[in-house]
Amino acid sequence: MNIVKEQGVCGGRLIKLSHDSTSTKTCMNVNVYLPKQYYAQDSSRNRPIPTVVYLSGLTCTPDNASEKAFWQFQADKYGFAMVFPDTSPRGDQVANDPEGSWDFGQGAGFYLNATQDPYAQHYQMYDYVHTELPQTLDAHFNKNGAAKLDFLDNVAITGHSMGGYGAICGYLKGYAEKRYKSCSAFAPIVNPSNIPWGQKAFKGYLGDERAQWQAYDPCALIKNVKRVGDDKVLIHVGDADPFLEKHLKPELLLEAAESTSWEDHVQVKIVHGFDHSYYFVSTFVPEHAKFHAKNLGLI
Ligand SMILES: N[C@@H](CCC(=O)N[C@@H](CSC=O)C(=O)NCC(=O)O)C(=O)O
Repeated sequence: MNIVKEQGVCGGRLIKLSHDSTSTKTCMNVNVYLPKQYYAQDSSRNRPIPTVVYLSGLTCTPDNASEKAFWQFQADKYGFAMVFPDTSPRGDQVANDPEGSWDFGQGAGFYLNATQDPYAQHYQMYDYVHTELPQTLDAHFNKNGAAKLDFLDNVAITGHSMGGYGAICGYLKGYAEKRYKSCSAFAPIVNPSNIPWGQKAFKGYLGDERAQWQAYDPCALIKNVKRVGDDKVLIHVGDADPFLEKHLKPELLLEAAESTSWEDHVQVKIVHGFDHSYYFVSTFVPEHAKFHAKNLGLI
């Protein structure tokens, strides 16, 4: 991994990194926030700092949330690190949207492993985000002796819009192996098979066969994943979100959860007067941070 830049922010540092990915076969950018606890000379801390992974939405790079979500204050408050991955492979060799739109292709990888040409060669974002990136970060940050940062075991996941979808999908797909301790989402796409953004993406990346889409659709996954203990998924959506009725439709996840072990364990909070922007995301980051801090054993 190459450190591109280090940026002082709040009580810690934002490390901007790039690395060659074996999953996407491209150079990938990622931002990591190390909280103030990472830099404290406190030898009494007896376990590594847990991580919260934030998956961004359509058109984003690792910088959008790093600059506008204000996670860093919360990371310092509770003592977790943040990982902000990119939203797709990028570069001249990477296939893009033939229509030239922003809702598919570069900046819009949907956090899945594409099976269709010409996307399959580079769009392997599921493997990248959930397996390769955490292992690469562990190898980079923990190479000098005892692990100070936990990218592999004590990890939570969250995200916004397409990234909220990616978080819920990754959480449910990795649930049996306890990949993530908790999951939350801001204005997520919840049923990509049945909304225009998702149908375009799934058709392009996974092909026309709708049966193949089920493996990446939270509304299908939730029916087949058995909840354990008191696990909950926390979701906020603004009632002034311009994408609410056409692309987000959070009620579909509640309907899918009915009569499953997740009934009453998917909490959708519709918040009045908020849109889809980072004004909305940053307003509710403190509530999501507290939710994850509890599940990561920090409070
Ligand atoms: N560029 C588009 C707007 C795209 C947009 O709203 N992207 C959202 C995520 S939408 C779902 O995944 C986003 O997070 N944008 C980045 C930001 O910093 O706000 C247009 O021009 O309309």
